[in-house]
Amino acid sequence: MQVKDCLVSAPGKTILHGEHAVVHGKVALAVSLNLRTYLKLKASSNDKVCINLPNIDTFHCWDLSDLKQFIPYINGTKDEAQRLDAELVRRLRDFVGFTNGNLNGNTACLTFLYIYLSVFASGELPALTITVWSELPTGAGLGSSAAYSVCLAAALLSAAGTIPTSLREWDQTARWCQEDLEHINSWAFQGETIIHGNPSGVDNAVGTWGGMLRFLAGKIIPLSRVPLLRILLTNTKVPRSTKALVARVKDKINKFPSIMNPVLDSVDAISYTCEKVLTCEPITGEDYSILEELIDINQHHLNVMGVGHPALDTVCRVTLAKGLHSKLTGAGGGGCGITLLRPETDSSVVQNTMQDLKDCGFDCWETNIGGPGVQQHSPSSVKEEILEILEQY
Ligand SMILES: Nc1ncnc2c1ncn2[C@@H]1O[C@H](COP(=O)(O)OP(=O)(O)O)[C@@H](O)[C@H]1O
Ligand SMILES: C[C@@](O)(CCOP(=O)(O)O)CC(=O)O
Ligand SMILES: [Mg+2]
Repeated sequence: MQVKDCLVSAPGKTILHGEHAVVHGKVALAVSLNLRTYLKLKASSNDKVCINLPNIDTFHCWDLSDLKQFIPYINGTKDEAQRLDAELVRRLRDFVGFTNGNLNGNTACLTFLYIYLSVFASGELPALTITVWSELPTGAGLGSSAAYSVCLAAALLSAAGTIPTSLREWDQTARWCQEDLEHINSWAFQGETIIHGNPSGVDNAVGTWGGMLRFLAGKIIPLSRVPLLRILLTNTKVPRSTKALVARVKDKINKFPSIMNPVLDSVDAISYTCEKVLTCEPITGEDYSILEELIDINQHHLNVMGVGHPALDTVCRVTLAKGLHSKLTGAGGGGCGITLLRPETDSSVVQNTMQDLKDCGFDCWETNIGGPGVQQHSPSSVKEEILEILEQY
């Protein structure tokens, strides 16, 4: 079976409020970034399935004949993503071999193989090569796992013919219809389940639809009438794993339910209050003071949940010295923080703050938020340096 080549991308995200609480049924407000993950899928004629993941230094090829052994273990119709098939995951985990210390790479391979086998299970397995390159730091709270899963789902469903490859010759980019996006999102959620253990689904929803959205128990509400926020992103470069942090919070809730549940309720109220402020135009200086206070309160709550880190405390302290308010974003435990800038914040204040953060050894940049969700690309619509990386393999 020969598949059609394709090129897709999906954005990363930042969570304004509600990380962790969203896993336990509370509201989260999240917005897509202008940093994207790109995936190129190419048909091959060598009876091999290959994956190139240069961001995490992971490169693998499998023989089609070895992969065919899993087909009998794939249950039911795979047109629709159902609950994660734990037995298939277990078998694939043994096959990938989690003993060589490359946990990130192994998890990424497992996620790819699971979606690949599932979407092609009812037909013939095709030989193909997938290459992924991301502008996002991996494992830093900006939803790189979701952008990866969304790209995998979009490209593999396209290659399987489950969703159309509707890019016409003269198009630069194209998006899918709502129904196809829902399909992509549900497979991306399976990918996130392999990577995160127990994801809320907010990250893959942003990767799929883009823009700003409110997420509550699987329900996605786009927030289109919100002002463009100026946000500084700081990567402390402290490595951490979302899976471990989500599990840590769950343990704490189980251990101290009467102490932790009010904290989650308070985070929920913060998200509601933030949404109310953001959707009441125009936003005044007083509103910005409220937004700043909400950031401070939530950061304390996240510390109470046990997902803070001294490096994140440093981000908060350094920015507050310039009158700016910060919180961690994503799973915490290291990774990235966000700092809210007011529309009138002087560029010299921004530059000085960024320099202070860089002097601490952090990466720091002012970001553009609200990038489009998952897209198909013609090669000419992808930045040359990214295309060059993808074409190397
Ligand atoms: N560009 C990429 N290439 C390969 N795998 C990736 C890429 N981006 C993310 N991943 C997968 O996602 C994992 C990181 O996910 P996670 O801990 O949730 O952090 P993040 O906050 O970036 O989503 C990596 O270990 C890897 O398995
Ligand atoms: C902590 C959490 O709320 C967000 C995790 O985001 P990230 O993987 O750190 O980018 C988990 C989730 O919602 O699935
Ligand atoms: Mg993640």
